[in-house]
Amino acid sequence: MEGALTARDKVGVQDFVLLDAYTSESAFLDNLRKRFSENLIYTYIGTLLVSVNPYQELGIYTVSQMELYQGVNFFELPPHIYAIADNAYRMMCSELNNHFILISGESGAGKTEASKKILQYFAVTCPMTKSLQIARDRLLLSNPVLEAFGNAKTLRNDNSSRFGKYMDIQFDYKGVPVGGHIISYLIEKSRVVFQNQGERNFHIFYQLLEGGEEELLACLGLERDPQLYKYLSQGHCAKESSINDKNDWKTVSSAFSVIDFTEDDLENLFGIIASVLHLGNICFEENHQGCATVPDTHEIKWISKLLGVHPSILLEALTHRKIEAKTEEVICPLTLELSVYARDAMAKAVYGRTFTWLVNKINSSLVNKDFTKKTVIGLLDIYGFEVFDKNGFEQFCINYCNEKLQQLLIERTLKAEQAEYEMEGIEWEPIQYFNNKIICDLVEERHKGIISILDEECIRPGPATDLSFLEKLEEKVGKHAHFQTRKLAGSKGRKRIGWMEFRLCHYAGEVTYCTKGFLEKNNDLLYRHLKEVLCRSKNRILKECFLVAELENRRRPPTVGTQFKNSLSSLLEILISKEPSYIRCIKPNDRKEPSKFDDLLIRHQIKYLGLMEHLRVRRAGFAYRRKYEHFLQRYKSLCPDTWPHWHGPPAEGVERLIRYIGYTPEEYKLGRTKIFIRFPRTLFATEDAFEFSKHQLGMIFSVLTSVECEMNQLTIRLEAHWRGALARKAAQRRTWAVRTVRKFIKGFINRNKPLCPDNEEFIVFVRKNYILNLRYHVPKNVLDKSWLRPPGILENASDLLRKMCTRNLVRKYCCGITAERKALMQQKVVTSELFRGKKEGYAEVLSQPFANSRIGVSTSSLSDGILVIHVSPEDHKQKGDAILRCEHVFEAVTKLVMLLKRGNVVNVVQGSLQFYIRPGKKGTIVFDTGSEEQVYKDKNGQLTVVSGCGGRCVT
Ligand SMILES: Nc1ncnc2c1ncn2[C@@H]1O[C@H](COP(=O)(O)OP(=O)(O)OP(=O)(O)O)[C@@H](O)[C@H]1O
Repeated sequence: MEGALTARDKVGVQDFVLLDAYTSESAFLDNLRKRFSENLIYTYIGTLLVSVNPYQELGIYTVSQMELYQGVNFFELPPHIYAIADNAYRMMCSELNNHFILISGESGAGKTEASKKILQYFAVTCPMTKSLQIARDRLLLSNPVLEAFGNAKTLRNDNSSRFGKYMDIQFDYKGVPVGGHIISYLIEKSRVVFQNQGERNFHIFYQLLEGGEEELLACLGLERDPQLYKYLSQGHCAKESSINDKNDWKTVSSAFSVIDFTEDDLENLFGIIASVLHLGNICFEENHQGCATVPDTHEIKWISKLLGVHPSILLEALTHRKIEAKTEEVICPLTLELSVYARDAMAKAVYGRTFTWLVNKINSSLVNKDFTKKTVIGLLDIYGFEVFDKNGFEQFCINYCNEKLQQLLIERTLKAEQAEYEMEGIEWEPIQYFNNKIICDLVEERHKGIISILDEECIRPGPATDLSFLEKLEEKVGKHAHFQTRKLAGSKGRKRIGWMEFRLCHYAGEVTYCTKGFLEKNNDLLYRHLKEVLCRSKNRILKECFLVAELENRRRPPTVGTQFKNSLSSLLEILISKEPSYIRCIKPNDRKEPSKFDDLLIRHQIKYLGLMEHLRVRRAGFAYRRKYEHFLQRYKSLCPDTWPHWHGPPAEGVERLIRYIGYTPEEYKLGRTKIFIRFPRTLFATEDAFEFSKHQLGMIFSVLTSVECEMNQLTIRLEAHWRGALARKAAQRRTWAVRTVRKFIKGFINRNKPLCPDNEEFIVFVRKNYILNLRYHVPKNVLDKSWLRPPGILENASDLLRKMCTRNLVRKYCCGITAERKALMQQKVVTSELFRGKKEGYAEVLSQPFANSRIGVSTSSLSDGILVIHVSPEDHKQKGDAILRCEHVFEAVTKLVMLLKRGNVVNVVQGSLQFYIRPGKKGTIVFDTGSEEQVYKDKNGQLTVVSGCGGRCVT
């Protein structure tokens, strides 16, 4: 939007929220006109796109245009349908949520074209794989088939969709379109049997006659001239210059093969289409009893052949009616009028259900068999509000649908606005708007609404008529503020409402509906007799459309009104769970002329499309809002603090900027991530200032540019040299790399051969690599038995290395042993020699080091022969120290010491010594001299050793 803010005077504003007089319908219209006259057919209201049908090719749907809008910020480029499509697609991809684009407008406003443009946009810009091209083609080609069966020429549009369409395009997690699903709404079946002057039946009938091969037509019993068929000639325009049925037939025929229609499907399908034409040509006559007869059964025979039913049964069903009495069935003849009714009802039912079958068939070809989670973008191309001179049951349903969609739009827009304010931390200012729930309730409320009253009137016993329905309405909803009839209106309004009419005050304005035909259309009755015929048809499609179970079900099928209400409520459920985008299409004139802008007609549509209401809701708070980054990026040149670069947070930059350019507090609010500007004039003033500064900057730049030019020349030359040198170096490196890789591969192949030029380098490399690797994997101690596995050619070398390594480790180990440990080990050797294999407990002792301190010897300094051998007092298993008497005490002690290899184990005591009687209990030996040697224990148990002069010891 910013891109063209300055052109606003000439081409109007790109977003209606920037209109100062946003409540004025005239200002709205002026803006639309200004833009339309410049061939600018798109304008936003916030994120809603208003599109005016140009009725000419504008060259704005090229591939380069598509590329232009791809991934670009919504407001950076002029409004376009591609921006809406791209925005929905990007959001879907980034947030992995579902979206829908609601396209509405009156007949001929460009809805179908808009949905095709969106489909094409996705087909061209979305990532695509070869295998998924089929899915894309099917999505695209389902359109001509659906249009052939569901579109027709009307006074308002040569290719008018006579059904509502919702199409889901499914995308996988990469954003590739992988499948789709279509739901159709309320096909206009009445067109099959009747067309207004200047209108046609559904395209497929004319396409078949015009394009179908001679053989095919002969098989179907058809002539090429559409004038020969009553169902095709009532509008007197079977041939229409703007429509090329022959070419369209070719497109549809080739589309059939892409969307998986078999020969058999087509045979059955065209059998049905031809049967409808034959049905229309059945003429009835009245016999003397006033009953209908068919004088010429030529058509009956063809229908029987094509639908696989018995001719006499069909004939009877068209001229008779089965009435079920309590115990039996009675067959009554029909009047001529009722036979015509039965025939038309059959044609409508057959076509209507075949259309549903067709949609299902297309869906089965669009279905994506991979059941991983998909995200979708739904396209809803639905009839807009309709107000004609005479409005009937169809307009009632269509306008009810629009009423529901309007409710959704307003609720969602309000909610979105409120959510944005909340998220941005800006105070919410309540918006006054018209809540049309009251009208929706008037139509759909259970037991009380118009549809319920109509249903009641359809099923109640007794003579119910359209008039009695109107009376019921007056009785039940007569007091409703949005309902009026001639009887209820005051003297003023009375004139404008007919006796058979009621008026609803819709959100978009008043519409008067004529109740004529309401009951019949709501009932959509197909006589049971005819239903039976169709249920027994051999035509495979009809078999699927008319199930025998239906005959067995005695319950009345839901009426058309109720079916429509239910399908609308499921549509709304589908939509509510998705993120919305809206496109409102406007028809500029009734004559399908380019460049003609009919003020009155457009004014009506602005009203009916609810555009003013939408604008009011969007503009209630602030006209403009942008992320700080974007706002700053655009206008930073207006403030010296933010130009050329602002290094702080963008919000602060914007604050500094707007303070500098003088925004007053009522003009703006600062949210968490966005600036909100209340009035368009504030934004325009900023934009003007921006344009001025751009101009000035331009002049400075032009001076700088000439200096810069020379610099640039030099830089370019330098860069060229530098790039050349780099390229040469890179090429050399590449050649070297290729050669090395080749040698390596050759070496690998010949690795097991004896050393030769082919494997020499490879083996050197492998050897080096192994040795280098081995560094990190040598065993750390003598017990570590691990060894890095060598390549085949290095096995011998590896063995030698391993031995060297082990020897080295053993040597290192031996050098590290202390003398003490060595002695201990020697003791163990001796123990081993003595006890190994001879004495139990040897193995346990082996692992425990012998303690040096465990054994000690004590003797006295006197001449006695007493010798005490101390054993460890901590060992509770020991009995205590040993006291020995020995004649050769010197010899014994010396030998003991030598055996223990420890000199410090002998303790020569004077006077007394202590010993352990048992662990924990000590005793004392007292040594003394005396005349006579003796050893004795006194009363206390103390041992005394007396040594005589001769030094002899006694125990
Ligand atoms: N963007 C466009 N550019 C050029 N021509 C367009 C464009 N949109 C619509 N038209 C023209 O207007 C005609 C009617 O458009 P379209 O069939 O899309 O209307 P519609 O709203 O779908 O009508 P209906 O409700 O009757 O189906 C198209 O056949 C085409 O000639």
